[in-house]
This record gives sequence, C-alpha cells and structure tokens, in this order.
Amino acid sequence: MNAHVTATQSDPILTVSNLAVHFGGLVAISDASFSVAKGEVVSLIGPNGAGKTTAFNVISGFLPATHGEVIYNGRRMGGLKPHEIADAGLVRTFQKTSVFGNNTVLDNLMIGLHRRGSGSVWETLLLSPRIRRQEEEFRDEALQLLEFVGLAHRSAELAGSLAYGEQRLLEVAVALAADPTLLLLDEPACGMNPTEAMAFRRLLAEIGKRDITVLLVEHNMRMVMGVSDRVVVLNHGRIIANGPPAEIQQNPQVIQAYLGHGPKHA
Ligand SMILES: Nc1ncnc2c1ncn2[C@@H]1O[C@H](COP(=O)(O)OP(=O)(O)OP(=O)(O)O)[C@@H](O)[C@H]1O
Repeated sequence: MNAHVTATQSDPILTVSNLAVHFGGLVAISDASFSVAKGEVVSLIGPNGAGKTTAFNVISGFLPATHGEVIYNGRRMGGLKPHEIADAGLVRTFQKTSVFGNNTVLDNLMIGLHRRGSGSVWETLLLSPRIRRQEEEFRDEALQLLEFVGLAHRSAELAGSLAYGEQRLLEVAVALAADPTLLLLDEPACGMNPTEAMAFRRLLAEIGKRDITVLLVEHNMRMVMGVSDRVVVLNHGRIIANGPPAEIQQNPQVIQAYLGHGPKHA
C-alpha cells in the first residue's frame, strides 16, 4: 500500500465513466463509474460473474463498451486497439497464464522487450552494431526484471516447467517489460501457495515504489485487504461499494453479496 496516496481522487490516471457492457441480452456491466488516482493500488472485487474481467477487457481495449467511456491519462481509450493502449502505458496481465511454455523464462522476457525494439527487418537480420547493443541492453533489462520478481535463478529453464505461481510472476515481469504507468493484474495470486502470495504482496509494494499505479482483480481477500489503498466492489455488473479496505470489510451490502454466493468466494 502506498502511504503517500491521499484519499482524494483529484489526479486520476484512470477514469471509467458510466460503463455498460451487454452481451446480447445479458447485462455484464451496467452504469459503472470509478477512478484510480496516480500511485494508488485499487482492487476490483466481486463474486464470480460480477463483471470484473469484462471491465478489464474494456479498459485494455479487448472489448468495446456498449456505453460509457474509459479515460487514461486524460485521453479517451475508446476505439484504440489493445497494443495502442499498451503502448500508451496501460498494460494488463490475463487470468489464464499466457507465457510461452516452450521458450525459456529469459526468452519470454526478451520477446516482451522486443515489442519495444526499433530495428528494421534488415538491421535485425544483419545484426547491426546498433541492434547488437540493443540486444545486450534488453538482456540486461530482462535479467534485472527477473531478479525483481524473484525468478532470476530460473532464467534458463523452460517457462512451461515453472510452477503455476511462478508463471504468474513471469507474466508480471513481461507486463513490466512493457514499461507501464498503469498495470492491470487479473487474478495474479491465483494458484499461489500462502508463501508465494506473501512474496507477491511484497512485490506489489515494490511495484508501487516504481511509480506504477495498480488496478487488481483478485479473489484472495487477505491479499486484497492487505495491499489495497481502495477497494471497488462489483456485484451483478453494478458497483455496490467503493472505499478503503477496513470500510469495505464492514459494508453490509458487500457481506451480503459474498454470502449470497457462498463462502468459497469470500
Ligand atoms: N464473451 C462473453 N459472451 C457472453 N457473456 C459473457 C462474455 N464474457 C463474460 N460474459 C458474462 O458476463 C458476466 C460477467 O463475467 P466476467 O467474466 O466479467 O465476471 P468476473 O467478475 O470476472 O467473474 P470471475 O470472478 O468468475 O472471473 C457473466 O455473466 C459472464 O457469463
């Protein structure tokens, strides 16, 4: 949690206004509005099917909004392609792991960093001095990022051989390679054991120190309540609460929403 962040929403990096998403007759999100201030860690929580991933998909450009808009750094994101949004600094991870299992851990990072590369096809094929220098820089940066997420000792192994929790860490490293200012993490702690989840909490704090704002979707409530400056609660596509963790934990509507869906989601 970033202690320097005040409760005011005066300087939002992300604003979601009156968002609605319909799939045919199914209303996945209806009239949802919330914002994320620079430097905050905000969690978007809610029972299964509440609309969290749908919200992420719209914010990151993978799904069009039926209504409403997403403003990132003062710019409307509607109509932009996911890679254009990522290039602007809004980068996400996915709920299902998306690492290249047959490539090494290091190569997964190198692939991520190459998306930022600037060489022409000829330069790359001929391995010009500039490209060679860039390769070395990418390699250094990849190793630093692996160190940062705690996977440096696994760099030469195939990504597919990593434990599931470690693959989630690799995904975070790949997302960081894109140099985000706003990082959307979709259930990053899924599949992590308690020790890994604890380490991930520390990693989130370190990410915050790098001036990266974090919007998190996560079912691990211990993590959510421990790392978040603010928690936004979705239920049946509507925001039913938005506030600091201590307040959210006491909110009768939130308690009811989770109890209504059974204890496994709480
Ligand atoms: N592509 C789609 N087509 C039709 N319905 C969809 C689609 N994607 C999501 N939905 C529906 O929209 C609603 C919200 O789903 P969503 O995946 O956003 O929920 P969620 O809060 O992320 O759930 P979970 O915690 O289980 O991941 C659900 O009723 C879901 O079945």
